[in-house]
Amino acid sequence: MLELLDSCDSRRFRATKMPINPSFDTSSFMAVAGVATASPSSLIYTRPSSRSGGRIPGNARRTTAVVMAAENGGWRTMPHVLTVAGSDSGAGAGIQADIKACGALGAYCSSVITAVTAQNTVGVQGVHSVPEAFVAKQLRSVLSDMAVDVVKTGMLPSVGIIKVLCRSLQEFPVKALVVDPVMVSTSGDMLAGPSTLSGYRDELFVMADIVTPNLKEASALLGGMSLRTVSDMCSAAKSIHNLGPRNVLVKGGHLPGSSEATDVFFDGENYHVLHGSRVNTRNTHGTGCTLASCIAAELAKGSPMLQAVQRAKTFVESALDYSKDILIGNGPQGPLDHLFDLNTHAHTAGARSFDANDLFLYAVTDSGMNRKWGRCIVDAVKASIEGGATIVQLREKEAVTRDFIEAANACLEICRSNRVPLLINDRVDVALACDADGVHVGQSDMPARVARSILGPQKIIGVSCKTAAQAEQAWADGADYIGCGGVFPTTTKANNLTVGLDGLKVVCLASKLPVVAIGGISAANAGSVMEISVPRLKGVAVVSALFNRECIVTEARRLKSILMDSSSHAKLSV
Ligand SMILES: Cc1ncc(COP(=O)(O)OP(=O)(O)O)c(N)n1
Ligand SMILES: Cc1nc(C(=O)O)sc1CCOP(=O)(O)O
Ligand SMILES: [Mg+2]
Repeated sequence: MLELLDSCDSRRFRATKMPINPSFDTSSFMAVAGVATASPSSLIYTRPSSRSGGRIPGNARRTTAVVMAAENGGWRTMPHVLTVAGSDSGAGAGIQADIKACGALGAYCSSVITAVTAQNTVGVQGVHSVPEAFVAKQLRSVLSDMAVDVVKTGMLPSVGIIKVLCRSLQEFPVKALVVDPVMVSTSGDMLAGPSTLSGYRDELFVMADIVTPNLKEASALLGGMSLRTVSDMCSAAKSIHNLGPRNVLVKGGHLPGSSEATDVFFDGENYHVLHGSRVNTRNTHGTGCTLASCIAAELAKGSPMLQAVQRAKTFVESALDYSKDILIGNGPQGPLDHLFDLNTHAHTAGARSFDANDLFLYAVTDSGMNRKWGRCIVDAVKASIEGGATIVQLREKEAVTRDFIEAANACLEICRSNRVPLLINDRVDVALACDADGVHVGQSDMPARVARSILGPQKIIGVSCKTAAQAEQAWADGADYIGCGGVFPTTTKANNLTVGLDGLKVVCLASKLPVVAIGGISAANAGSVMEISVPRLKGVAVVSALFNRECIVTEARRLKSILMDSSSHAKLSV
């Protein structure tokens, strides 16, 4: 039964569901999910009375709210973040930033509003707190109905509201709690009274998985401690960690004299100093809310904490960068561009997020070999895909930029129509120019962290690694996979160090990212590679075994069948 609300049309709830396929039959979806149309502009929400036709699997609570109907009558759930924060009428920060940031990273974001602010690019003109009882009511509405993965907090204007939130979280536990201890807006206006400090310190921090203060907030939480250096930030992170949260991120965006955006992450044992570029833009309003929301979205998607923080930092850097030429409002601080990825067509047809299983048979082209066999690159790529290649990398060491882009555009057409991702070796500029699916970079190429900030979160980034330390760095830099080699000696890449099957094993065991093996791999030894049977090893990358052969299709088929046989023997974790 629906609970009546105090002062509004309480019986009308809009259902938070949508078909993902434009051709999906909305009326049958609503019937299955228990939604009846009341009027053209509103829906009366009722719970589904039965799992009609077995089409609503799993937890009925989840099916009613955040589950979306997928093609073929199936269902998919979405990572779900609940933001408990204030509304920003200018939409740069607060609830509005949180919803945009989570949406951009593929998480559903529900919202409990703690305060309504009158705010713009000049500053905060007024704050109207929502009564505690009504915050409690909103929390119950969301948490009792929807399967929330992560709660993220922003502006909590009173200690009473903090207590209400803690009680709700005790009643409805979630997987993770991200606390952004918002006290002062970017314009310098106070957003929470001094009593909230004790609320954070005594009630909320002990429940938090991560707390993300900026320098001013960290200082306020620690009784005015002066924070001027990275070493001060480490001490602050430790002191805040002593207040109860499992992890602390002290954001040094405003560190005096720093030309970088350096943050300190402390997990109770280790400090990680996270470097980022400082983006020169007026549009920084909402940076803190966005960062915390991105961390929450990544946690909801299943990322481990430090990786969530790294990805969030990368996203914020890109959003700041893309905002540089945007003019909204007349004040000193405009909003960042959360939706840059939509605007830069990263979601246009063919763009895709990374699937580690695509590394299974990885074809890497070579212009010298194509010349030798009298083939153009497009025919070579086409043949490798026909034979079963699951991902293609254009490794054109000699091509001039213009020819490289032209070849990449032609190969992209083939790859897109076969749903095979196409990556570019070394050249981030070429990848950008043709909107390829990503890049592969080595230890002396552009650092993956920089490539990620240029390409954004959706593109695939692979990094060559020969050691466990390089694999760790690739992960921290936001890469998607690593290429490990040379597994065997090769003549394709000059002066390449051979790490052997043992070296491959060490890297795979240390890596948090999926791994593709490379170097001297052919039909004669591919089986022995897959049979080392270590987690994370997802496939082999080959150059000469495909492109230095008379028939690429035949060789690709042969390799694929060997890989399939050996990986089923080795029971690869997929
Ligand atoms: C899948 C894959 N793994 C490793 C490499 C090698 O990259 P790098 O070390 O940058 O060397 P070059 O290929 O640029 O010579 C790769 N290309 N692909
Ligand atoms: C491009 C490349 N990278 C390597 C690495 O060890 O990182 S080995 C290599 C060449 C692989 O060519 P082939 O399959 O012909 O041996
Ligand atoms: Mg390279």
